[in-house]
Amino acid sequence: MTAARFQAIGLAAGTIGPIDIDVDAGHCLGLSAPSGAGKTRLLRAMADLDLHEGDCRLDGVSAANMPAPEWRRRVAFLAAESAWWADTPREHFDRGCEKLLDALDLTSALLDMPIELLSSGQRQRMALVRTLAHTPEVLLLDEPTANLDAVNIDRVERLIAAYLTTHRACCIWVSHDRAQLERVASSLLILDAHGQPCDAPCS
Ligand SMILES: Nc1ncnc2c1ncn2[C@@H]1O[C@H](COP(=O)(O)OP(=O)(O)OP(=O)(O)O)[C@@H](O)[C@H]1O
Repeated sequence: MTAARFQAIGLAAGTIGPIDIDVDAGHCLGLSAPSGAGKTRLLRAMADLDLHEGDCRLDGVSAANMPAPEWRRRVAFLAAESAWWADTPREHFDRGCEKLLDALDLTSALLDMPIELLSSGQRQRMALVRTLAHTPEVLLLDEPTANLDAVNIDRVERLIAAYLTTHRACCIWVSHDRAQLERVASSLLILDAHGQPCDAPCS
């Protein structure tokens, strides 16, 4: 079992931010802002995928003091539109993922389908399975249910909640759906259209 506390201190990507966040093990921070405000850029900065200012820490250890591949394995970014390197999902897994597939109502036959034949919702759920199969300590989720119907949204929300509890992991969940963030997150960070934190809820 892992147990992770994630902090971002003075995190900025260009003119977006700076923001400070502190998410304890087992918790989820909801992040909401208008389209184009910079949510994806901030998540990518947290995963150390793009140039940024400020510091991120995992259990007090700065990203600067950890090899980048290790940081990115432990602090996993799930993109809104998943990228795949091989022809089929199965080639992206080095361990069993049946329980995760079951939890998201995906059949194991889908593992051998060409990626481009999966529906957008199947691809989005398969990308989440791929992320969780590597047991990261921090989940950076960029609109993880954007392509899903209500039943599958519920499945994803339940799976993430169970994962956070079981692994004592933490999560930052980006969504435009404020009602969803109220369900899944224990705290909220709202940004304005310029990527600056709002004290009061802003649209
Ligand atoms: N690497 C980059 N360098 C400079 N600007 C960028 C870069 N990537 C994205 N942008 C710009 O930064 C702004 C924020 O983009 P971002 O994708 O983070 O928005 P978002 O809040 O996630 O939006 P949405 O809700 O529509 O997905 C956009 O104007 C985008 O064009």
